[in-house]
Amino acid sequence: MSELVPIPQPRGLPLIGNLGEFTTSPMADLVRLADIYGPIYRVQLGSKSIILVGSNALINEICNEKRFHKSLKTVLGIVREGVHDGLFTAYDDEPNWGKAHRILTPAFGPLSIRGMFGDMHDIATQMCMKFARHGPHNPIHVAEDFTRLALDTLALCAMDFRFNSYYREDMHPFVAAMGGFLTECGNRQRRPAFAPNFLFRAANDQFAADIATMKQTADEVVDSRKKNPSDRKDLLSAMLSGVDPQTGEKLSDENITNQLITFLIAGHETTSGMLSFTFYLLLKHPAEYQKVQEEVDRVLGRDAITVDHLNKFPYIAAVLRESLRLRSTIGAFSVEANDDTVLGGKYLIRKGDVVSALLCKAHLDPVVYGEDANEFKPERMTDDNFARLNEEFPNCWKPFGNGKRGCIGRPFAWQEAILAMAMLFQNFNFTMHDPNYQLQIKETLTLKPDNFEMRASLRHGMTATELEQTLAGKAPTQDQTSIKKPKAEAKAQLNTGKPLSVYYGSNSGTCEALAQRLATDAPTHGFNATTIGPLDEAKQNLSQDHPVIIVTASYEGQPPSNAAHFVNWMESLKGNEMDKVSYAVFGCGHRDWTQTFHRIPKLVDSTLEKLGGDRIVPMGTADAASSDMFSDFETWEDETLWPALKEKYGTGDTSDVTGVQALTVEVTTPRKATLRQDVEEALVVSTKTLTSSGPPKKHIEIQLPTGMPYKAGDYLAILPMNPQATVARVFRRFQLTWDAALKIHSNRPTTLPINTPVSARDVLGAYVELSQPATKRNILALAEATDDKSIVQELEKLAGDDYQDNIVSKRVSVLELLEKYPSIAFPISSYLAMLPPMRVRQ
Ligand code: HEM
Ligand SMILES: Cc1cc2nc3c(=O)[nH]c(=O)nc-3n(C[C@H](O)[C@H](O)[C@H](O)COP(=O)(O)O)c2cc1C
Repeated sequence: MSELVPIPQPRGLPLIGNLGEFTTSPMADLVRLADIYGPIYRVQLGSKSIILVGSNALINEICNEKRFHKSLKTVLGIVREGVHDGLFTAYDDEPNWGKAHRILTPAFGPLSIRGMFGDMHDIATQMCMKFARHGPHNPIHVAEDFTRLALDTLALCAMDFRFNSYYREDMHPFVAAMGGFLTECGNRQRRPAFAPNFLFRAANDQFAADIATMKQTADEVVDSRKKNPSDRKDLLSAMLSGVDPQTGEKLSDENITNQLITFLIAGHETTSGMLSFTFYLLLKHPAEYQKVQEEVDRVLGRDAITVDHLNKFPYIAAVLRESLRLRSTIGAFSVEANDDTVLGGKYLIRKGDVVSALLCKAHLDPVVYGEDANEFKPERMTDDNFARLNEEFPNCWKPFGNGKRGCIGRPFAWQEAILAMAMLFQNFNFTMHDPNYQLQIKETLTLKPDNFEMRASLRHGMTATELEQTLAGKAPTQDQTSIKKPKAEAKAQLNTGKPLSVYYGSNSGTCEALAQRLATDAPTHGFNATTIGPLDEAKQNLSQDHPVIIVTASYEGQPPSNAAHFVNWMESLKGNEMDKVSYAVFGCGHRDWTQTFHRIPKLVDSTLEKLGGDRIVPMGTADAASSDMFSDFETWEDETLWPALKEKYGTGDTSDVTGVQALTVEVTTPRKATLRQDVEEALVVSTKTLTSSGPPKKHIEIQLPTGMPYKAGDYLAILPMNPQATVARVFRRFQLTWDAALKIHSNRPTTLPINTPVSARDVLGAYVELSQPATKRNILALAEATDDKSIVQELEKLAGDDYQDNIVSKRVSVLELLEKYPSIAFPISSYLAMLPPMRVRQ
């Protein structure tokens, strides 16, 4: 044996030792110290001394259960004050640990876990339905919603108890009490032993109150089972009636309470953290995200998931392992030496010394994981590679702890996580709510991403109701080839014509509306927009056999939130990946953002070309500051895009070049309001005009709907209504009765409500922009509708060279022209077809 050397230690202060090194993020502090002091170091926390090890070689030694056993001399000793001899915080040699371990382990056997599939699916369905019903623009607070999933799943599967967290705005009081309890445990760990107790009276009272709340929840669970006896073979019945095969004893009532709280704590914080980090990592790594989705589509298609599917997701398993490696939700576990021993051949450890396995550091050990250990690479964790790693470097991956004190709930967490991921990826596309989000970590004994929000949009053009049926296994099974078709495509199937994909990057709806306009116009030019969707849907999915048109905006130089994934992915490519892609880009921007004017459309346009793409026409642009964007877009469409497409693909025009024959409209009388999606009603509490002259500036107070968060710096978008007076003018012009309803039929994709009678007031008030300046195409359509030569001449003049001065500057709408020329017999169907859809304003 080589000579013993002292264990490095940061210089400390008398009495408090190294407490000064610690902030409210102790795990980050420990990693920082490991970077300074190396794979083994000691910290003195008041009177307690802890040795930290952060390399695989040293952790491998402390995982030897002949030399070390689980320690409670760390923060777990404080947690024990709340949950006593529950499994997690019981001493190794405490009889109650062995008894509970033997009684409860069978409840986590493979068959029992398999039997929990139905209940796990039930809660995961609630989560999916919440995401679907809140719509694609709603920010999902990731850690909170996965906490709901994990808490409710555990309680339902293990105890047949429903917290119903997805049906309440706030979290169940147990969650707050548990959070407070664990945080206070951490604070006490960092509190010097000599600090007088009276200084912490409020914290101490809260600590006691939190423990009482957790106990009360556990009692509720037990009472509920006692009132509704059941023959379920779950964890709770094992606790209540299981008999220890070794001693013939049952668990005491007190111990059952401790176990229940333990399971509720241990079983949900961790799983929720694992899923939250996994989504963060996947959203930051588009290629890996894509592989997960491909695996899910390959295995499930559109079929409802069953228990037999669960072992068919090796890539998801690899992703979860890699996520737990990089971001273990329990950052360290602790053992103590059975006898004096030597670590690493040179560090003396005394009997009873506490040694903590610093997973946050050891999981990045380059000896095991190579120089790219800090990177997210699920491939290194596929079944074969994982087995090889563990064989070559025993104990190199320890997120579930060690040996007999390792996690009893591991198979439970695994099945729950795989099920949730498969269901989510099968049915949703996810994007970061804030594409610029940088990972922040919240520490409460476990680790979780803080303030991390994402958005979920339904795939395959599904509605929430269709999702509900799909998840219940009621939807007709479709073949695998239909997987990527959004609903717009199904509608567009009515048309013949060459296929065309249209994608938009849009936050407030302008580019989306323009994309919609393009799709509506396509049949007129011999094309059929088979795909219309957010740009992120085009990631790794750009068509190679038909043209792709992209309409996108920029926000502070960044992509709109439904395009960030696409842009990330595109920028990560290096070769000739687009050599079979033909594309055209139209960019919307605002010149006030001088440095980043049209940055994203330009970036998309030039990058696709660099990657070998075939640019069909030069990029078109519109500036929200100066002109009417619809008019600019239509001009680009009519004068640049369609002629080039027609030449390249050999298509011809139909007779309806202005597109006004696209709709047929039946006017009926019953009134029926149609709910709009994706907007929530808020209450304007007060408005005040702050200016006495010049353009009015207003102070407006808005009461947001419950559950809709707002923090300083967030944008507020408003979906306006047309003024009633303007709507009334349309009623007069088209001689609609006050209660007229419109039943709209369309042979093209449209944003109007179709095939159902909707009040004309709603359609005209809420679905279309009535006051936009008439586009050149609109004016020519009016001219086509009249035989009066003088009117035709006047209209052609308006659409001619002076169009900008006569129409755009004066903001002359189609309605005004129709009023000016009452003799033009223009049907309401043609009028609606030419109006742009209503857009939100920021
Ligand atoms: C990704 C999810 C999970 C992770 C990362 C995790 C991690 C861990 C770790 C590291 C330990 C050992 C702690 C130590 O040595 O001090 C542990 C123990 C434990 N875990 Fe988990 N856990 C997870 C999920 C669950 C679930 C779902 C349950 C319950 C259903 C659960 C129940 C327990 C219990 C009761 C113990 C104590 C076992 C004993 O000492 O006998 N865990 N877990
Ligand atoms: C907060 C904010 C930031 C913006 N940043 C940019 C920018 O960096 N570059 C740019 O050209 N336009 C910028 N714009 C203008 C928008 O891109 C423009 O209004 C566009 O039409 C919006 O399209 P959308 O409605 O489809 O989201 C910004 C607008 C807002 C409200």
